[in-house]
Amino acid sequence: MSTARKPLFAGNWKMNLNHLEAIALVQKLAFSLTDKDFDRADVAVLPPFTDLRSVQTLVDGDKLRIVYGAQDLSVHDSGAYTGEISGTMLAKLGCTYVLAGHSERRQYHREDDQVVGAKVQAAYRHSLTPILCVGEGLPVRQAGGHVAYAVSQLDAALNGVKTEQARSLVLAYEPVWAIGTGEVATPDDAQEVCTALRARLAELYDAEVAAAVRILYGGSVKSDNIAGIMAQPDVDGALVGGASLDPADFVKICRFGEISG
Ligand SMILES: O=C[C@H](O)COP(=O)(O)O
Repeated sequence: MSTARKPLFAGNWKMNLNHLEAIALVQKLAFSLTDKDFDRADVAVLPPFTDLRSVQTLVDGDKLRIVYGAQDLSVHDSGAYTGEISGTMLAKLGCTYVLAGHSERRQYHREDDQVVGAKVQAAYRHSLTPILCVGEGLPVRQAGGHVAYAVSQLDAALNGVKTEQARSLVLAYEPVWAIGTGEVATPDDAQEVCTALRARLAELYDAEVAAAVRILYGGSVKSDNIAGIMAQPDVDGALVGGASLDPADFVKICRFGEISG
């Protein structure tokens, strides 16, 4: 973690929790997290689409410092696209963030780099901050091609993204072999790729963008492994799946693994 960038912990709930369960979880987070915690790190939840209005009502009504976002968006802004959700709608629901390029979307919905790039553009069109996910599968890691692979995904997704847009970008390095497996990357593994991604940002844009962009790590993050990951200079937080459904563990993660706030 660098003191120049405020850490961000984003809980990707994936396809879990209905809107009533969402209210309960956000209330538990709000009850536990203090102003000191929020001064130290940004905390976001990424619920299923069906929960967003309920989360918005709670966050706005109780003036919570928790922010939220969506797990996906359409490349289109409106029209005959059955089942899709546009960035316009997400912005109206008060979303701050939206994921683009999550490996589960790339795998199950065949989202290639061109689609991911179009979703990044759609996010910016609607003043949403994209959390761009990159990361290799196990065969690529075993062959030693993981850094080049993540950088190539970054290059493809940022094609056409302007400097002033890139400044607000969030990246998430999520090695696919670590997602949902309990096989968390070592802090050195995370640092190796995150520093390479930051160096590429400096080449694509400039040193200011590279210094500003927050790069998260995701893949089996838990409260007992976050401290070592956050000790890495180019890791600025975490994109948390399973552990974000456990409010007590997610609170500990937001505190970098410390027990008390
Ligand atoms: O978006 C979150 C990542 O897919 C990590 O999920 P996980 O923490 O359950 O491994």
